[in-house]
Amino acid sequence: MAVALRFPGLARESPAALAICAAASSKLGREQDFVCASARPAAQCWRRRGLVVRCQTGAAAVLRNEEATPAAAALKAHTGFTVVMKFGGSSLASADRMREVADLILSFPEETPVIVLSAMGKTTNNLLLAGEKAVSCGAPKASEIPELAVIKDLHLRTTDELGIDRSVVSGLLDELEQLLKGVAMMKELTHRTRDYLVSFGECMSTRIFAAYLNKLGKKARQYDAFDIGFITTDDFTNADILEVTYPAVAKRLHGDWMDEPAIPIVTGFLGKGCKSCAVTTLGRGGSDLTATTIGKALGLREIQVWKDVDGVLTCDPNIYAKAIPVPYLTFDEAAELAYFGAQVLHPQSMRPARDGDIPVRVKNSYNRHAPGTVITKARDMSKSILTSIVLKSNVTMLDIVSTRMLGQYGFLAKCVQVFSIFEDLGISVDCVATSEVSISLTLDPSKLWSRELIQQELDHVVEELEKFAVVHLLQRRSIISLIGNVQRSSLILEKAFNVLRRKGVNVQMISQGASKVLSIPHHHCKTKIKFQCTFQRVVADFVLMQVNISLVVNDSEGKECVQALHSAFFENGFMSEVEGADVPQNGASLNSNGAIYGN
Ligand SMILES: Nc1ncnc2c1ncn2[C@@H]1O[C@H](COP(=O)(O)OP(=O)(O)O)[C@@H](O)[C@H]1O
Ligand SMILES: N[C@@H](CC(=O)OP(=O)(O)O)C(=O)O
Repeated sequence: MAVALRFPGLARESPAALAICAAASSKLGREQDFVCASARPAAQCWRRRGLVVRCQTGAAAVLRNEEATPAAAALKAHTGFTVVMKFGGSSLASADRMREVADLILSFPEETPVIVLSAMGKTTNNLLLAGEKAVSCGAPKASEIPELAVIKDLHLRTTDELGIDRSVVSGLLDELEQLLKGVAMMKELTHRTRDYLVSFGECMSTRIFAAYLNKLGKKARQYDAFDIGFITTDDFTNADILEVTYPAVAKRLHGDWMDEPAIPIVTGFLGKGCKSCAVTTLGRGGSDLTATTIGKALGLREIQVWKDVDGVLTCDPNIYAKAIPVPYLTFDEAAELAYFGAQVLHPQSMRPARDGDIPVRVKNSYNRHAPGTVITKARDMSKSILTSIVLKSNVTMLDIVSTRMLGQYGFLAKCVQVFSIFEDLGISVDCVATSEVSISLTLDPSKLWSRELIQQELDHVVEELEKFAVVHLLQRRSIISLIGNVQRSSLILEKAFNVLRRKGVNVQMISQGASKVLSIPHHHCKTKIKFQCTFQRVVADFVLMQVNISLVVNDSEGKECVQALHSAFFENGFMSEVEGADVPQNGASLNSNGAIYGN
């Protein structure tokens, strides 16, 4: 029996298309076809979800479960990558870990994976340190930089222990030494050279791992991302991936598989500048972004990021060891967590996954049976209060108070003009709180990779602002971000302030933002599949779901505050205590971008 769905005028990748796609795929049965009128655009989304879509007579399409058609199954057997598995440096710190990761990959024989690897262990940090030392050590001493010795030792020892020929990396190690000598001679390390320098880490780890899989008899092929279509902006050290990347990467990986099947082992973190054609990097932790980009490019079933923790946790385990895994997150929640400083995921990495509507699973390579965290477009928020607490330290805060009287207009406009300086400097503004005569904001010096907020440039900003305002520059501040359910924001605020008051901590600034996410209540899905969809209804299901409440405190207080907040929210039965309580139906008291600020 075929079920008819009609979506006249549906825009490609529109929220409605994605919503219908999610609903349809959840209902899809092997024997059931969905006949769609004017569904050509939606078909693109569906195809990415592993559904076979064939357009009929222009407007109609038939969707079938991929496995249901023998031709599709045969095609999948030949070219159908199913998942991307990304392993970070923490999963690949030694030869033993490489063995473990190979075993892990091979323990999923039903998968046809694309593998993305970061550099081994702390190699990226060591490369950066070596580069910095090379600038001042003088050319004759460049070969003796201790970090170079550590890098050489780790990679050569790993090849020996895995029984692989040293030539897999020895050429690259020589080249690296030459590069450091060059830096020492020039006495400068530009961002462009820095990117080239750190690329050695991923280039070596992937070569070693591919050689090891081949040695085990599992055919693998190494790829440098910058050679297979990862095209980026020329923003060295923090480049953005360009759209051309998706078709280029898909074509290359599929094409090579068709010629000769072999598991692709791709360097994470790296790209090629669109104008410079030089090696670029995607910002620290950028291999996550490489993985999600490949996931979207190939329309995979799932993106897996394998870390050294049991998933995304309720807070950084280095700050508080009692952190516990969060089983489900939305893409927006994960992006928010990452953006506000949770080191576990790259801030931009959720974008391709969200665009392609591909679930991301965060797993532990040291504990492969732990369920991990599943990140999807929507989740049931009805029982959710607080999801996670994030601490970002070493933040600078600017307090700007107008010298004019209340009621004078133009103050904010003038401030905004000055703030364009931040954009030119690439310094991100995280939190803003305003009133008619004052504005407070926080600046993140670490957004620019390994670049400190330059005092001289800040002084210049203050000088400009002092033409019309009294300015206080407050350094060594921390932002504590509480990511939770927007409908519980008052409860979160009440509880958080109780905790901080008891600790005698004065909050210096509060800022709150809420994000919209797609929510498809179950009863809607059923109705919409049964009776023809009107997608206006689906759009109406976009609601404010999560809130980010940011509290600014002194750096010296940050860690203790997070521990106390974690205990209060996650350890003393608070969540289950309030779980049964009614969720306010009015969308909560603070449900859009609102802010108040203190001293
Ligand atoms: N909320 C959080 N949940 C999980 N891990 C976190 C969180 N905040 C910070 N981390 C840190 O992130 C680390 C995992 O990320 P990362 O080191 O980037 O892994 P990989 O190198 O494998 O990609 C953890 O070891 C943990 O110390
Ligand atoms: N090696 C790079 C890229 C990366 O993603 O690493 P990891 O997956 O280990 O965080 C870095 O250290 O930034």
